[in-house]
Amino acid sequence: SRLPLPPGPRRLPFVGNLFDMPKQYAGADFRALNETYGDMVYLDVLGQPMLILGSHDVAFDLLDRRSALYSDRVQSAMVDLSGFDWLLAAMPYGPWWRRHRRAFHQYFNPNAVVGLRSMQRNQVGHFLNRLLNTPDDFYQHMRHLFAATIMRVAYGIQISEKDDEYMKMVEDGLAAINLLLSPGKYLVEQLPILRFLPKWMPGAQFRRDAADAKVVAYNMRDIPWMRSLEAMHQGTASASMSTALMERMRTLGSSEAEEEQLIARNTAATAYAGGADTTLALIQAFFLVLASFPEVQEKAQAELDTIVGPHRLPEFNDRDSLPYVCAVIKECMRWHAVAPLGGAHRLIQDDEYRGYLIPKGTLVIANLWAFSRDERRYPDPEAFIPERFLKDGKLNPNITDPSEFAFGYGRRICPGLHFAESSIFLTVSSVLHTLSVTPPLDAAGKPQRPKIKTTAGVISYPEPFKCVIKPRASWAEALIRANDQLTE
Ligand code: HEM
Repeated sequence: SRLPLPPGPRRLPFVGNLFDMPKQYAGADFRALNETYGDMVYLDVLGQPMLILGSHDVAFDLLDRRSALYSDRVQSAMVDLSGFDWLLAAMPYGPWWRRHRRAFHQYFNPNAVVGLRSMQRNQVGHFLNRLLNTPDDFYQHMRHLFAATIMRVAYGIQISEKDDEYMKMVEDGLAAINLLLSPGKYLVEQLPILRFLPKWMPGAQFRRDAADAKVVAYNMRDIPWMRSLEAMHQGTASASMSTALMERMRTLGSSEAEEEQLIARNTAATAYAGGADTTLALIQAFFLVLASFPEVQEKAQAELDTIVGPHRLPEFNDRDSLPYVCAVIKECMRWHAVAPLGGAHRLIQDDEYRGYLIPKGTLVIANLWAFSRDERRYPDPEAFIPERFLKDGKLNPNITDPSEFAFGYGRRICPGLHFAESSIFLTVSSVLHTLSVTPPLDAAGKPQRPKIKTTAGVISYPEPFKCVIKPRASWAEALIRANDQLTE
């Protein structure tokens, strides 16, 4: 006999659970469903089965342990209509995806990222200087830091200080991705037939949005790639992901080489699309933490003073001697869920779990935001407490590291995570070591703690806030000035 479907709210004729879909903060709305129905909630949205996972354990069992079944993506009509089919994150599970993933991994695997650290460190040095010179523009400096780092790494392109066309390109691209790919945003995702609506039909706003997005999507994919190819032809290219991928191609026959070139182009653009804003969102949250919880900053600085001292910036190798700084990073990853719902995984065949049937084609959503607020793991979850990861002055291995879920699961786990981890460590430790970040003062001279609010979307950012940034001491200022050569 057939197993029952997992529990969930009652389904209406035709539309199913359309009205149970989140209105704005999907993390909180989905968590409410899990609180009512348990760790697995089954929804049917216009015929699309969905499974909402409410705990890290269940997500790990399905998406990691059964990764061979749960690694497809839903083929959203919106992805094709809007020209984002080159994006590795959106590709269906299969050989084409695997070849892209392999190309990506070749450049961002744990050994390869060691070779990228000096570039990351250079960019961080430059960032500290900009913060010193024009601290009120810190939002722009953060954006520039990650856009510049990833452009350098992916294409060997050095981007300019202000109003850079590449930064604009990635901003527009990510805005389009965020808008178009939020699950449930457009009906067309659930009803592929709608993609044939002519553009002028009422209610076909999505088609106009998609047409606009297509321009953005192709610019993002093609313009930096063409520039880096030009530089290679002229012999002026700096070593980068593009040069490495093109190098690999030389050994292949011509038809294979043509495909490999598409893969190289898509992979570099994917690095650029995936790498700039995710890390940015986390570092914005880190500055928000600094401006909101002064005691965290003081403790971290005391640790850095003892271990690193006034004569140099922190290095990646200092990481193991800086447990408090590491705990601050873990707590940032937990407290601010960069990708609140991760990437939705699609199941490729019927599966059984805990006595339930999970039908083929189900879209499985791991509510990473909810996992980071699971009181069984993290008591008082809205509070920012780095100490929760420490025991006797060392990292406590019994507390789940939020990186175990913040980067997703299984064969689809974030392939940029090693690169992200070094970027985050170098940025956080260098800022803490040299700068003091405080809340702005009001007219009466009282500190105004920023409001703590985050945006909704595929990637979540803190709402814009202000803070005051100054060098910690004169030695820190001198150290920052001495570290401003963009040597690579
Ligand atoms: C704080 C930083 C970051 C976070 C929290 C993050 C998080 C994630 C998550 C949750 C996923 C979905 C995984 C899944 O489906 O289970 C993902 C996928 C992905 N990420 Fe990241 N990411 C970060 C940084 C980066 C960076 C720096 C890059 C590139 C250099 C990158 C490239 C990608 C790519 C290409 C995918 C798609 C993988 C696939 O579908 O096979 N990410 N990331």
